[in-house]
Amino acid sequence: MLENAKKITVIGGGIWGQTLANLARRNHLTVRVWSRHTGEDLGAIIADTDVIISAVSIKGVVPTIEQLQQLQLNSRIIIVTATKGLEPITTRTPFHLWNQAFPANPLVVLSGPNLAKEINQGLPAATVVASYQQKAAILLQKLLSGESFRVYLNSDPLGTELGGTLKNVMAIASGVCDGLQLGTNAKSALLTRALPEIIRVGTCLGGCQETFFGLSGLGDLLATCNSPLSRNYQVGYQLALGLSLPEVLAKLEGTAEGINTTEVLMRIAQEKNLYVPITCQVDRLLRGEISPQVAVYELMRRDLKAEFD
Ligand SMILES: NC(=O)C1=CN([C@@H]2O[C@H](COP(=O)(O)OP(=O)(O)OC[C@H]3O[C@@H](n4cnc5c(N)ncnc54)[C@H](OP(=O)(O)O)[C@@H]3O)[C@@H](O)[C@H]2O)C=CC1
Ligand SMILES: O=C(CO)COP(=O)(O)O
Repeated sequence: MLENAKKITVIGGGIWGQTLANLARRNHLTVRVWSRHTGEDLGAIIADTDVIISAVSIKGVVPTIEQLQQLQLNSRIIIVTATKGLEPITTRTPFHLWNQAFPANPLVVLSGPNLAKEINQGLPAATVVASYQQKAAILLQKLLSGESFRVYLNSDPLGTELGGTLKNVMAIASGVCDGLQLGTNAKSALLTRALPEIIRVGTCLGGCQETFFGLSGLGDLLATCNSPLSRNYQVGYQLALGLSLPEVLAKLEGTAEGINTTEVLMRIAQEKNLYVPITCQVDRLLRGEISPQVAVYELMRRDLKAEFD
């Protein structure tokens, strides 16, 4: 099969990069993982590559782009971004940053309810590949789909990316909810109210409303807010147990993007005058300004309103 001849380079040797590499290897593709720590020559690795998958955390996106810019990337190479975060200086999403740096390359966003540890165990999962260049998304769909990994197409890369990014803030709130043992009613209320908050921000930043009801929006919200495997959920959960943020981070394996996303999102919300009550309480909690209990109290005591305002 033609797709099997494709060569893939995964940039980022964290758990998500390794997982995506494993998925491609299961389909007998030639896959190389490049990490800052291996000392390998990135230029040599990408010389004959067909696809670059960036699976670095948000703080790695700009350095990675700058490094690739020095290598004169061939414009036929498809770039896939799998990062879920907002760049702190520009407040832009990875899609914007990659698109600005490599406007001639096909660009695909990969995002969905994808807890890496479950995928590595071979448990069934689904994800979304979204692009304005449909041919590139279709190729990625073929390259990564398998018996236990189902890949859907979408033509809204921004909405797909923002769903995966914004739910990390809600996962922190959800961890608090479970850590404080607030019960099933509270959790249902939180997740249900989280979705319109995500949609308010996500549509303002250019995503399509429909996308947020799909796998990369509601799907990822449910996965991340309900699983102790989520690092963002763990941040909220451990804060609710009384640990300080530095104590939580000292114990955490890997990156919890929601911490940075909350801070960036608050700036965006202030600038664009967006109502983000859950994010606001998560932000105050992460800054150490309030306790988890006060965050809950503040959310409950807000002015009464109509459900669909
Ligand atoms: N884990 C998961 O289940 C999922 C994670 N994601 C997203 O994927 C991204 C990576 O997550 P994950 O692999 O879990 O995170 P990890 O903490 O395991 O790995 C961090 C990754 O970011 C890279 N990185 C960090 N700082 C820099 C830098 N300054 N320059 C270059 N690269 C850097 C690291 O590169 P290096 O290898 O060179 O150290 C490493 O690959 C995040 O945005 C996350 O939200 C998306 C879906 C699922
Ligand atoms: O994005 C994820 C699952 O879809 C991973 O969540 P965490 O980054 O919170 O572990």
